[in-house]
Amino acid sequence: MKFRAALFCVLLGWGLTLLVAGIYYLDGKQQLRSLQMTHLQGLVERTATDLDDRIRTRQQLVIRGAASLTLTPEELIRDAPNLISRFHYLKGMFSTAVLYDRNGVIVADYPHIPGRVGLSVAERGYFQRTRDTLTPQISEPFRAKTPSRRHVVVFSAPILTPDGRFAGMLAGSLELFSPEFFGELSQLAIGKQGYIVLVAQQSRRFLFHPDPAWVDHPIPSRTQAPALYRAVVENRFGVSEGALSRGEDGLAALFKLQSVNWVLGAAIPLHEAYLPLQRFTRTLLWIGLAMMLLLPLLAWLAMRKMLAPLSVLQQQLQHWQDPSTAGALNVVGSSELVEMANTLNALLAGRQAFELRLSEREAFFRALNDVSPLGVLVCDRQGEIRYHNQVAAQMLSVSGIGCNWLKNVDAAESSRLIQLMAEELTIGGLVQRRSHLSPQQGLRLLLELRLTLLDDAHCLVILLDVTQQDAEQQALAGERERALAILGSISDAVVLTNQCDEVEYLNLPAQALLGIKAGDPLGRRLCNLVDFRHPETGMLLAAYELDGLTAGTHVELDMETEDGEVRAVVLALSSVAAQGVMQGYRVYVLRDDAERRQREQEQRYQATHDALTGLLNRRALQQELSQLLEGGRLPAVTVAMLDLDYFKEVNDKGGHQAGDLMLQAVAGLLYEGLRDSDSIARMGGDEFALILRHCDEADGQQVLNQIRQRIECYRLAFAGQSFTLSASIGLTQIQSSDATPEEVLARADKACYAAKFSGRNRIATTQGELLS
Ligand SMILES: Nc1nc2c(ncn2[C@@H]2O[C@H](COP(=O)(O)OP(=O)(O)OP(=O)(O)O)[C@@H](O)[C@H]2O)c(=O)[nH]1
Repeated sequence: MKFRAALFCVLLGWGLTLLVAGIYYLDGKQQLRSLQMTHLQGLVERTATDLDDRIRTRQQLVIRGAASLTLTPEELIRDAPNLISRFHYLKGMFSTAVLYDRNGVIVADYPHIPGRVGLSVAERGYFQRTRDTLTPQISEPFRAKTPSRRHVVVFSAPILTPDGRFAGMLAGSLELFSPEFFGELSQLAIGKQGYIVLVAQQSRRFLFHPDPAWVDHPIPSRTQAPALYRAVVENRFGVSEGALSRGEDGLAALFKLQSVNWVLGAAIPLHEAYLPLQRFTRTLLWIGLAMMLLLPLLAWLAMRKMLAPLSVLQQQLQHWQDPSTAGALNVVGSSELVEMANTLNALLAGRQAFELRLSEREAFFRALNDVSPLGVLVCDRQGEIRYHNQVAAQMLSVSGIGCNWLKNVDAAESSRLIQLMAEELTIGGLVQRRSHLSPQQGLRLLLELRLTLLDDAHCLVILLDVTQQDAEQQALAGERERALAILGSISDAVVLTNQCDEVEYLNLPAQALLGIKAGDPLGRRLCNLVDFRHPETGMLLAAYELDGLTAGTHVELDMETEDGEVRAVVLALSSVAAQGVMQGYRVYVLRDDAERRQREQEQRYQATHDALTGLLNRRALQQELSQLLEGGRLPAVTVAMLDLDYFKEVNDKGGHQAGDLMLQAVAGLLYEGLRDSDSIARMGGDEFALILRHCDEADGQQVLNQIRQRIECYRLAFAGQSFTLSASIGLTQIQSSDATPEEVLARADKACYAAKFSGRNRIATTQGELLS
């Protein structure tokens, strides 16, 4: 750690040193370049200004001298020797003063050089331009025709005639490298290797160059010295970096003289220009080298000092590899490490607490597994056991860790389980299966297996011996089959419902009785399969009423099936079990009650009706009278007794059968003559009793008299004979004082007797009135 940190610091320091040095180098180089360019430019501009001054001064001298002469060409030729003496002063500025005639022939010179007078310069450009333009000229440098053959420059001015024509020319020639003119250029120092050049634009030749060989030499091509070429040929001046005239790279400043088409340039090679930078760089390198050498030592010492608390922490942490020796960390000297140590201490405390809980839980689970009736094992995906409890070992007959429990499972089931654990089972997924173990000592155990993945490589298997349970279930299933067979064989309808009153079973008679045509009735509530109604009221039996029936109940109900058919049933209810899984289950036994109820109705009818005539019998009439009397205050009710007259004769003449027919006919006449609200009863033999409701005695007399007349008019034809008869009627109105039916009937009977006694075929009241 220390080494790595120190190495990192060293590398970082080196990198930073190199980066800073590089930035300083590049920046210094740029600034130095800019400084050198500024220096070159200033030097060139100052020198050009100085040269311009010198040239203008000399040119002005020549111009003024020429302007002081106005004469004819002949006078010039004639007076030339004298005239030249007037221009001795030019000797201060020029090396020679010369007078030319109008043809360019030298006519006088100063200082006089033998052989020069008589020479012609008619072919020189400066003469021709002076003559043709009548303006002063400065020639290109050329080699003089004198024996010295030195490079000279001529400043010329035209001498005019009085009428302004060209009479001749005054010129001052100057040696190019005379100390007065360009001699100072060679004195200008630009470092050790920098130099000044002067180039004539017209001839593109060097006028001045520190190397004499280059003087009067054409300038290099564009590719060789691009900056110089651009300035001379294209008039593009300024400071630039590139190839110089001698081929080396350098900085160059080029400037055009104003008085003449000459280009002045200053150049300095790059290695000369950047010489200060090289010295600086060398110093920088030494400093950097020293730093790079010192840096590892300093970094190592610094890291050692800084990371001392970390070393302490590292030593203390080595004890943490063994949880039993792990102690609290104690570090000083670094707030970050102290904070980290505190955090680790908290983690250690948490880990110890967690391990304690884990060990407690492991002990708990091991104890639980040991006492559990369930077999528990952990195996890999091929079935090799990693852990098992005792129950699992007994169930599977395995000897210990490392065994493969699947060897004791049926072969086909074993391969299926391997496939399950190896391929299909996923973490979080649970598979439940029943598997037979291979027979051992005649026993063939059936286990219920629950498999789940603990991690990618291990499965948890829970085993439950369900051999006994399976046998019991099979026995139970047999029991159920038998019970269902029994239930199916009885004629009563049996319906079994669960705690939610949903049908779980119904036998065939129940399906027939409930009229289930389509759909599965199982799972539906009984009250939704059919409607139960109270037989007397026809009111629907609500679901809660059905639920409220208690075991042992027998109740008569009308049952309306889905297709609208109403059946009379007797519902018997019993509960299956008071507790256990079948608690709340109910057995409904439904029996068709139509016949019994019909029979009972007939018995009730027979008890209250006369079998021969269908009228009420005596007892029924007495009951009706009792009910009337019990009802308290009554509207007018008339009670009458009717006895046929000499009925015995009908029996005697026509036989008993004729008598019965006559009795039935009289019953019909009575039925027709009375209202529905009235009651008619045969009291016995040929005696009838009538109750006329809402009918007082007077009205009763009228109604009964009509009945009497109808009976009187009636003829019964039977067996070739015709039978007639009459009736005696006694009537009475129920009084508020009447207490019993017998009391009322006795009074009516008494009136009937009176009617019969007074001659028959008449009506008598209790007041003794007679109507016939
Ligand atoms: N055919 C027939 N005769 C019956 C029946 N019950 C009673 N009788 C007969 O009805 C006759 C009743 O006769 P009585 O009440 O004695 O007298 P009666 O002949 O009507 O003469 P009066 O009542 O005095 O006018 C008897 O001869 C009975 O045998 C019956 O159910 N059918």
